[in-house]
Amino acid sequence: MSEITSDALTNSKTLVIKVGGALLESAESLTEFFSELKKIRQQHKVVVVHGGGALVQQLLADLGIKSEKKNGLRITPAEHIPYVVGGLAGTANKQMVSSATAIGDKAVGISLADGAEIICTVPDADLGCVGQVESGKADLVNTLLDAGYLPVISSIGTDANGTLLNVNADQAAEALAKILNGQLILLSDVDGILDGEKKVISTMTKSLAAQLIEAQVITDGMVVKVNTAIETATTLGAPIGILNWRYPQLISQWLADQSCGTTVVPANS
Ligand SMILES: Nc1ncnc2c1ncn2[C@@H]1O[C@H](COP(=O)(O)OP(=O)(O)O)[C@@H](O)[C@H]1O
Ligand SMILES: CC(=O)N[C@@H](CCC(=O)OP(=O)(O)O)C(=O)O
Repeated sequence: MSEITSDALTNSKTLVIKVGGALLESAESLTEFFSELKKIRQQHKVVVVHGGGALVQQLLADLGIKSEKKNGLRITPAEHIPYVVGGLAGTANKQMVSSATAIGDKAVGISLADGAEIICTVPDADLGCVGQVESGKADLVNTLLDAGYLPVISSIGTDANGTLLNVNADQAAEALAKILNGQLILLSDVDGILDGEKKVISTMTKSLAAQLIEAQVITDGMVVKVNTAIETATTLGAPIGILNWRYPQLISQWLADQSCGTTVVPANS
């Protein structure tokens, strides 16, 4: 592992790593990912937030249910919630935990709804049971970290009335990074944000993101990812890395010198 020297980690910030659900499709990649995290965890506190959009899509399709997205967010009618919760907080979460266990680490799988700490609201009724994190604290996550566990968190949340909500996993990770005042890295199935010629853009600013979204170079899930990353980088006053989960060793490289993937910088930098 390369030496981690960034300010972000030398001042002991918790590292929040979000992984896209496509990682779940490869047992080998899961093993490599958790093996790398086990090394990083010798020096630093790490929290994993995971998606599972592809798994949910497949599950709903297998059940003959059509599922659509609006602006990168899954429209989630109440009758889809049992399957979405089962897929994300169930299968995806437990697959991640068992992969960490298999390489000898100690992971605990929870969701945004655990510990009565994070309350979500519904930002857009047209999306159905889709939540956004309003506010929260992270006593449970910090308790697990202090006891040496690796929290693995699915993006299923609850509102104040106990209604289960489907939260986009990038937004869930960004909310947790803010609550923990942590360092955020988003791992996706691409090497970073790509330009019109499919080359990785090393530094992403608010104005460049707006231009590329307008030009439809950035589309689909990447729109949500980049917009929330810019907002979070600005709130945290720290850059956010977007890297490929196929190369988990890049996590340490990015932390050391930000020489790989895309670095999303705060809006005012
Ligand atoms: N300019 C872009 N650069 C990289 N990926 C992009 C871009 N525009 C759209 N995408 C899409 O965004 C996807 C990543 O977002 P998302 O599907 O939410 O992934 P994840 O599940 O890894 O969070 C990529 O697989 C790609 O298809
Ligand atoms: C509201 C919303 O869009 N929820 C997402 C949650 C999972 C997710 O974000 O997964 P990835 O990170 O793998 O894309 C969904 O149902 O697909």
